[in-house]
Amino acid sequence: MHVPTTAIRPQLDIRAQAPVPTKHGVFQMLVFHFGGTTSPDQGLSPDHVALVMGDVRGRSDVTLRVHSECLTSEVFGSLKCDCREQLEAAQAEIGRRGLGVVLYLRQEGRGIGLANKIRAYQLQAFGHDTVDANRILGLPDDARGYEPAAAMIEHLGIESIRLLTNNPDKVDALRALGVRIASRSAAIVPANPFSAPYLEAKRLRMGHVIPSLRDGEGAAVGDAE
Ligand SMILES: Nc1nc2c(ncn2[C@@H]2O[C@H](COP(=O)(O)OP(=O)(O)OP(=O)(O)O)[C@@H](O)[C@H]2O)c(=O)[nH]1
Ligand SMILES: [Zn+2]
Repeated sequence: MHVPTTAIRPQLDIRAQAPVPTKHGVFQMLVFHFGGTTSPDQGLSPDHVALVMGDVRGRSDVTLRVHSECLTSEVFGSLKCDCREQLEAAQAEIGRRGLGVVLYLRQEGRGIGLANKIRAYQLQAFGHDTVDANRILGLPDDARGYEPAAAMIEHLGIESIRLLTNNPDKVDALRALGVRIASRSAAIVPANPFSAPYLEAKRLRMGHVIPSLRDGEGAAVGDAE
């Protein structure tokens, strides 16, 4: 079926939408095109996705995850990071509540793109951490922008969100774009031997609110603020 393109604001278009059944329930999947952005390794702006469960329009405290693409873990099951399990936990929680949103942003490698992320992995294999590997490549620690997320939240008519994240910079960036964040809830994934250095670097070098490995690991998702 052809879905007409709907202009929402100057830069944002919905390209298509359909229900997608998952093991956590049926989500409405909306594909957005956001015309104003480019990523470092792609000339084109990729489409972003909103996975929506329930009637979120006009609602406050909507459980919402702003998730950044991670091909290595989400498709190939890489154990180097926590992305896949965070996504899974967010979908599971939304499924239990029957209401919530995952915004899936096509910002692979914190916005540096897949090839650069794999170059960074090569450096990490020689002992550099996630931040230093980016810097050796002459790339920013974090190249993401959250304008598409803010625009999608506005389009969905959500009043305020309960954001699932451990990243205070993500909270600040979304607030600066006008998103009302009623609360933040942790999205903690237990470490494994391959992800431990990555999680520790996020805690120590990027200010993420995650437990020190010496404190033992937390469970899945819990209220933080
Ligand atoms: N540059 C770089 N990106 C990585 C690396 N490992 C994972 N990523 C990307 O990091 C992004 C996820 O960011 P994270 O820093 O894990 O977490 P976050 O989204 O800032 O914070 P949370 O909301 O708490 O998950 C995804 O786009 C991954 O592809 C790495 O070693 N280097
Ligand atoms: Zn990842």
